[in-house]
Amino acid sequence: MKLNSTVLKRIWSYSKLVQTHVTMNEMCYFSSQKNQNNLLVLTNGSQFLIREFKIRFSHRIKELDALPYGLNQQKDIIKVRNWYIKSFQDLCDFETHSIAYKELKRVTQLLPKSPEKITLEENNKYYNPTEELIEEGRKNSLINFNRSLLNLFYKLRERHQTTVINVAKGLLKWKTNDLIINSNNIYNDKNIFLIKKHLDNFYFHRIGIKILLDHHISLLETEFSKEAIVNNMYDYNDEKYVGIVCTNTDIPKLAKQAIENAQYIVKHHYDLLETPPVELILVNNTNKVPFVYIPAHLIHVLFEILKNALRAIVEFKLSKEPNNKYIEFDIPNETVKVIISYGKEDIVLKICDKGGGIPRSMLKYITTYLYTTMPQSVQENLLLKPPNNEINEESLSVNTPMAGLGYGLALSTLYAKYFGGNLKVMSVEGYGTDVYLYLKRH
Ligand SMILES: Nc1ncnc2c1ncn2[C@@H]1O[C@H](COP(=O)(O)OP(=O)(O)OP(=O)(O)O)[C@@H](O)[C@H]1O
Repeated sequence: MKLNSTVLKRIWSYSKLVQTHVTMNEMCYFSSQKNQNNLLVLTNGSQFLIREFKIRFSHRIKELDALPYGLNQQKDIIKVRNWYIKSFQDLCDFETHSIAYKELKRVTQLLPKSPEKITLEENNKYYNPTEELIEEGRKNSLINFNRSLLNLFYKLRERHQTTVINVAKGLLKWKTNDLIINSNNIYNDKNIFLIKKHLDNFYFHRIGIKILLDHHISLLETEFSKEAIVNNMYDYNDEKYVGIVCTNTDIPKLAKQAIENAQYIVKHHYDLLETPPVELILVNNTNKVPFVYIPAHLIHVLFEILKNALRAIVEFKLSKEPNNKYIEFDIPNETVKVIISYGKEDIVLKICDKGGGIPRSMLKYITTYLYTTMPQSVQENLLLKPPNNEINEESLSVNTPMAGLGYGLALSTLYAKYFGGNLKVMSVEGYGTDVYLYLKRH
């Protein structure tokens, strides 16, 4: 990718700016607004995001550049870095060339002349409406601006969709090359944990970008479909969702969905007639305070944990009875338990399996992005799959591969931590594994 020095200078200067933290409450601010203000609130959110994404993309570029031990030179990682540069440029171009944006600036006083000059203080709120009502004439400009930004956001989302698989590819190639070629073996404990630190940081912030992008796309889509729906006299009202956030998350319902997905994948992967059963147990279910969360995150994390638990049980059993697809599961001993406890501070989910556990010496590696017990041939095969089969960490499709990259627990931990929760794994070797998922009440 050819880069001119002006773009690089710009990226460099943006990378010195601090990202603005956006809380779940701020993301839900939109819901408390009266209808006539929606468009204005959204427009302010849109303008905030143009600048915020430029800051965040420039940070990601720097982080990928800083990956150690030659990892930053891997072709697939450079590809991901170049996507961020392209997206940064697209946002700059939108500001400079978009007719809809120029028109918005002309008809409103919402923006200072140069958006580059907005200080952090002026811009530290995701939504900060400055006017009560919008005149009809302005309204069209606001709609056009948001519609063209929505198209740009679709483009950005599509471009970055396969980030995880590409970084994983780079990491796997790096690991394989080092093990085969490099005599001083840089693939050692100290370096593994340094790489984990870099990747945790990169992925953690990528989750933040993805949340803001998906949320804003969802808000804009709702706003535009609402217009269409109102015109058709259709009754639109689903107050439980604000963008991608659910203000009253039904955890058992999501857990059931994750169980079904995980069982389906395991059944097909091992070509079984049945899968180990999963029991859902609710305790302390008296705390009725609604739980605000992003359901897609919860379902994905539970799916990853359950997939591991079911896989462990099946493989533990197959190790004793190889090639037996007619295996029957012993209900008292081989049921995975999902216990949900509604605490005051946290909602805690404990997922217990008797799948033989993980050796103590290996536990420290399970979230390093470099540990999996799937054979290397499976991993390489995964990476060769065509794009429509690619692993998307948010995808819940039954085409999702069984396992192989060693990313499931590492990314799930980051998802849990993103909103103040956590994920911990405890294991009894030769017996089974307990995973604790903590979800912080906000
Ligand atoms: N419940 C469990 N019982 C036994 N081993 C487990 C369990 N959970 C995780 N592991 C071990 O930890 C490894 C890493 O798990 P992780 O979910 O991060 O990646 P993966 O399942 O190998 O691949 P993927 O990235 O596709 O999820 C697994 O390969 C497995 O060896």
